[in-house]
Amino acid sequence: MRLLEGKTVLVTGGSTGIGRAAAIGAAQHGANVAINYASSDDKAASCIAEIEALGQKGLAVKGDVALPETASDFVAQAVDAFGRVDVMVSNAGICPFHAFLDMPAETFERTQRVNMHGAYYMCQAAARQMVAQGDGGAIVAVSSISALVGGEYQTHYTPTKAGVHSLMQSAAIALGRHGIRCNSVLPGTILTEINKDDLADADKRRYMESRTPLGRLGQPEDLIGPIVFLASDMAAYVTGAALLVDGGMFVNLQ
Ligand SMILES: NC(=O)C1=CN([C@@H]2O[C@H](COP(=O)(O)OP(=O)(O)OC[C@H]3O[C@@H](n4cnc5c(N)ncnc54)[C@H](O)[C@@H]3O)[C@@H](O)[C@H]2O)C=CC1
Ligand SMILES: C[C@H](O)[C@@H]1OC(=O)[C@H](O)[C@@H]1O
Repeated sequence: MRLLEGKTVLVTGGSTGIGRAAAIGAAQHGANVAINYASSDDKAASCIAEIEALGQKGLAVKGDVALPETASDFVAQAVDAFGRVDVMVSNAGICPFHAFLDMPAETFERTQRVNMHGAYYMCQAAARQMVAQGDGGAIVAVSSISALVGGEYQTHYTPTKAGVHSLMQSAAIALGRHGIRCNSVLPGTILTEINKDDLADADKRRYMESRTPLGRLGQPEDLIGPIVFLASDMAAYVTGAALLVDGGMFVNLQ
């Protein structure tokens, strides 16, 4: 069953990792897909090629999500290309691991701006378009298990993920009257560029695997089902929800 047939789906940070999987997953489910991307034209082009090979339309728009104008530009270009916006997947994020006591102010501030401000501006720009269209929509934010638990080298990062989770809860209230649903996914440890260096430490990787009841770390494709479901009409009565996608890591205390 194709759950997003005929819809227009926007994905931030869509050229790699979870965002790329979400973009391609949306195309597999019948959507036309616009991706925002930060830097690599080649990776963005190869993602669009995969979307088009599935018979869907694709659009790549470069821009730094930390800037408010990137969000309005992304939405405007998607509307120019596809006529409307049905779904925003707010996914772009960074996690430059660093100790708390000597955290450089610029690392802290950049992490806030990309992860938190970026999500805010993107969700707001998409919501404005959906309200103008007048027939609802869906926003899915990629938060994290880190919204619920801490990380020694993530004191700048985990508050942004808690913030994104909270943003979806408040936006669900603000936008419910417009038929716009707002939910988040909370991935556990997923093997992507963001943690490649961290998990190059074999002991750390084994430890994270051992914390996961399903016995393996996640792949970006593990997020396709949860994101597509929340974006789709199957989730028509789901808003303000947060869905852990972590192989059971969060509940595994002892
Ligand atoms: N990999 C993991 O274990 C987990 C990841 N997440 C979240 O998933 C999201 C995606 O990350 P991953 O796919 O894991 O890693 P990734 O590094 O492959 O993806 C992040 C994407 O965001 C883009 N990006 C970064 N800064 C940007 C900016 N200023 N403007 C536009 N795009 C920007 C990157 O270019 C990249 O495509 C992030 O928000 C991350 O916090 C959440 C929980 C776990
Ligand atoms: C980047 C980390 O490996 C990853 O990011 C998250 O949000 C997860 O909690 C992991 O710590």
